[in-house]
Amino acid sequence: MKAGVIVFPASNCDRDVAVALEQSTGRPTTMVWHGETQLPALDLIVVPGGFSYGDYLRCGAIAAHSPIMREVVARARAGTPVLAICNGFQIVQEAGLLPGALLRNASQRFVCRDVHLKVERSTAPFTSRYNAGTVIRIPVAHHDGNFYADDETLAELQGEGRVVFRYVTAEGARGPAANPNGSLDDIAGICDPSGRILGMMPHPERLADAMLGGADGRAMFDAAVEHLS
Ligand SMILES: NC(=O)CC[C@H](N)C(=O)O
Repeated sequence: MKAGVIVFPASNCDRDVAVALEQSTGRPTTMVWHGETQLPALDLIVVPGGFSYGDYLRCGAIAAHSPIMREVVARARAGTPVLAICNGFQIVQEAGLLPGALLRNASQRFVCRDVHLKVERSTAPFTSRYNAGTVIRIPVAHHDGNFYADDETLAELQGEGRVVFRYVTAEGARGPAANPNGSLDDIAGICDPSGRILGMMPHPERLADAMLGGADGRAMFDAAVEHLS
């Protein structure tokens, strides 16, 4: 199973996610510069976190128009799984692969801390190693993570079971104390109708090894390997 990570100017989670992928795949991760126009053969594409193009204009807005994103969109539409984390989520939204928008955090502040997520959807390729309803601990680090969608889009996401993660307390309760950014319906991650394109604000690669202080994120990479091998 061959995984690739797209690297933009000012990506800063590309190497972390490459390490997490290598831990699960047992193979080197292919790094692809945003200026490339061709993607090599890949079973999985990760659009990583960071501050692409200095977050100018709007987080992810410029990166979404990078040459490589035409290829990423085409592969995603052809069925290659895409995991989009934090700035990656913002980028794939701007590229039209996932609906909604990520607005400035309600607090107007950068939020960097561990949060708890309830796994709402536990299907392949990314969440099949969790039981639905499980609460996991994963860090967030962003200033624009406040998920918003219009009423129709929100109803569609809810009705089609496309809310993958919601912010909760460690005990699994919802409410303002558990939601770090004001996201609508406590949404932390969503997917496309097939489940193969997953966007999330929290960073599973940052807690993917006990040496990092927790390994709740690892199951996402292991699940992808299991599904795609
Ligand atoms: N860690 C990240 O990917 C941050 C994303 C974006 N720069 C923000 O702050 O919202």
